[in-house]
Parts: sequence; C-alpha cells; structure tokens
Amino acid sequence: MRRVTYSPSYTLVPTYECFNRCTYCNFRAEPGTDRWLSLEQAEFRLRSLPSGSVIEALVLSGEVHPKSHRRTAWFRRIYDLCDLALRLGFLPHTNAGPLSYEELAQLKRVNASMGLMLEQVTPALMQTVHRHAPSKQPEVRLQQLEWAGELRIPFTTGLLLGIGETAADWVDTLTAIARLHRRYGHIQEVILQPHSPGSSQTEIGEPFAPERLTETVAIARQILPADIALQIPPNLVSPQTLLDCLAAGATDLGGISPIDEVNPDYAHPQADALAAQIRPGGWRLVPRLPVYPQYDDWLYSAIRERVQGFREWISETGQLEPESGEHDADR
Ligand SMILES: O=c1nc2n(C[C@H](O)[C@H](O)[C@H](O)CO)c3cc(O)ccc3cc-2c(=O)[nH]1
Ligand SMILES: C[C@H]1O[C@@H](n2cnc3c(N)ncnc32)[C@H](O)[C@@H]1O
Ligand code: MET
Ligand code: SF4
Repeated sequence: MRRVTYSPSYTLVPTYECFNRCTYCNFRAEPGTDRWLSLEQAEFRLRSLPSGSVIEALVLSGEVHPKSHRRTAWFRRIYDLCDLALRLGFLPHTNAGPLSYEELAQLKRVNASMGLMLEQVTPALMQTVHRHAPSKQPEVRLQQLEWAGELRIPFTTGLLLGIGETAADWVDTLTAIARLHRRYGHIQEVILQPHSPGSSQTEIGEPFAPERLTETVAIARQILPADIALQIPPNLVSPQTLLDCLAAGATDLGGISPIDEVNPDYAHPQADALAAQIRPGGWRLVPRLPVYPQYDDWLYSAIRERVQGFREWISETGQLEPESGEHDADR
C-alpha cells in the first residue's frame, strides 16, 4: 500500500491578537484584548496529553507589529514556548507570520522546522482580502522564504486557494516556490489550503470549490520539484476529494491536532478515522515528524538528537507509543 503521512500534533497559540485583518480570518483577536498564553498554562496542557500521542508542538500565532514596543515581549514568549515544548520532549514547528532575519535565526535554535504561507504572490489581493494586512505583502513573504533558505531552516509554505486569485496566479505562486527551492533546497512541503469560511470571519467569502482542488494538486505536482511534499488538510475537504487529491499527487495530510485553531469550525478527524477513510484508495496512513528526514543534518545538535530518537521509535514500533510510555526527555 502506498504511504500517506501526517504529523501527530498539538497546537499552542501564544496569542490570537493580530495587527493584520485578513478578511477570511477566523482566528484573530483585536490587539490588546487577548491574554497571551503563559508558560505555566502551556506546560499544563502539554503534560496533560496522553503520553506518546503527540510529536509536534505547532506554535501558531497572531502577529504583533514589527515596530510595536510589545514586539520583543511577544517574540520572547514564542521563543520560550518553543524551548519549553522541546524540553518536554516535543518537536516545535513555529508559524508566527513574517519574522526579522535575527528572529528567524533565534527560533532556528528551538524549532525542528518553521513555516509561513506565501498565500498568493499576486499584488491584487492587497486591494481586497489583504487590504488591512500589511504582512501579506508578497515581497515580505518571499523575503521570509529567502531568509529561511539562507539560514537553512527546513520550511513549510503554501497557497491559500479561493481568495480571489486566478488559476494563472497559482502558477505564479508555485513557480516562485519552485525557484526558491531550486536555489536553497529548504522547502520541505507545500500546503494547498482551500479557503473555508468560518463563523467569525469579517467578510463571508465563498469556499474554494472542492472539484478544483484536484486540478490544483496536479498543477502543483507539475511545477514543484519532486522532493517537496504536497499537503492537503483533510478536515477542509470531502472524503472523495481527499482520495482524488491523493491520486493526483498529494502526499501528506499535515498536522492533526485536537482542534484546528485556524479553522475551528472544521473538526480534525482522528488518525484512526482518517486511516480508514483513505484505505479504500490503497493508502496507508503513517505518522511523520515535523521535519522531513533529508533535513536532519541542518538541525542544531540538541534538536537533531531528539529527532533521531523519534525516528528510531517510529521505525521500531511502526506506531506512536514509546515503549517506556515516558514522554519527558529531561530525564
Ligand atoms: O491544524 C492546522 N495546521 C496548520 N499548519 C501545521 C502543519 O500542517 C504542520 O505544522 C506542518 O506540516 C509540520 O509538520 C500550518 C503550518 C504552516 O507552517 C503553515 C500553515 C499551516 C496551517 C495550518 C492549519 O490551518 N491548521
Ligand atoms: C495559517 C494559515 O491559515 C490560512 N487561513 C487563514 N484563514 C483561513 C480560512 N478561513 N480558511 C482556510 N485557511 C485559512 C492562511 O493561509 C494562513 O497563512
Ligand atoms: N498570522 C500568521 C499568518 O497569517 C499565522 C496564523 S494565521 C491564522 O501567516
Ligand atoms: S490570517 Fe494570520 S495574519 Fe491574517 S489576520 Fe489571521 S492571524 Fe492575522
């Protein structure tokens, strides 16, 4: 049976507050109105997870303006949350919007991989869905991908589909990702994320037409180098569309967490249910780490050792539970 991967994950949200206002967002809170996640709360939540059930700590955040006086404290909290997750035996993956070169370099110390969606490179969206979202400027996001390449950070990016772009725009965005990967070799996966309206977005947009996703997968597979994984979020598509996307070249189902914080109206299926859902297509669902194996030697040694421990565990047991049942790497 052919393999399809997913990452057993748990999402930590340092803050929902965000200075951008993407019209499709169901995540953001107004700056100043949201309490930040404390390290104590985060530790409690991570320690409450059934042992051996989760590998990735996805640190997903709203953004504080780069020039705000609160930026340093915000960044510090993100760094500390990653450091905590690592100490508790998880592998962090951070997506906190565009970061400065120095911030990226710092977070590399405490992350197995990082990510930022390119969304779409057409500047036209800065007049529509992104008109109040300066951090969605294509140049800013392209710059971030370039810096991640220079810093040798295994990186996840992707396209948000159905936000007013054309099919020609998909080609431009995918071509930009392919070009960056040919230069730096750091793009581990590309997410094809269908815009999915939720109950708290500021403008109700149309959902991305599911029939078109298969077409997008085929185009992405043609444009992207073969070593880049293609990720489809299984909670945002129908079971049939998911099978069609796998047949068209999708290889991964992303992080599966108790709650999809970005799209809280769409429950993540449990891994068992997902495995059963794709089995009729001849697909076997297997867990993966947030960093793909070809990047292990880019990691700082403390993270690399942790990663290699997880790899041995998955290959020995073929499943997730560690033999000791212990998930605390401190000891
Ligand atoms: O549960 C989710 N995980 C999301 N993830 C998590 C992602 O699936 C995994 O963290 C990576 O595949 C690494 O394992 C993102 C990660 C990124 O770097 C960029 C965007 C996303 C978007 C989502 C999302 O909408 N929902
Ligand atoms: C973290 C990523 O989640 C995506 N994102 C934000 N809002 C939505 C939505 N309503 N539907 C689907 N994806 C969304 C964006 O692509 C962002 O970069
Ligand atoms: N704010 C970040 C971005 O849009 C990540 C979270 S989006 C819900 O890139
Ligand atoms: S999608 Fe990200 S950048 Fe846009 S408003 Fe939501 S949290 Fe902020």
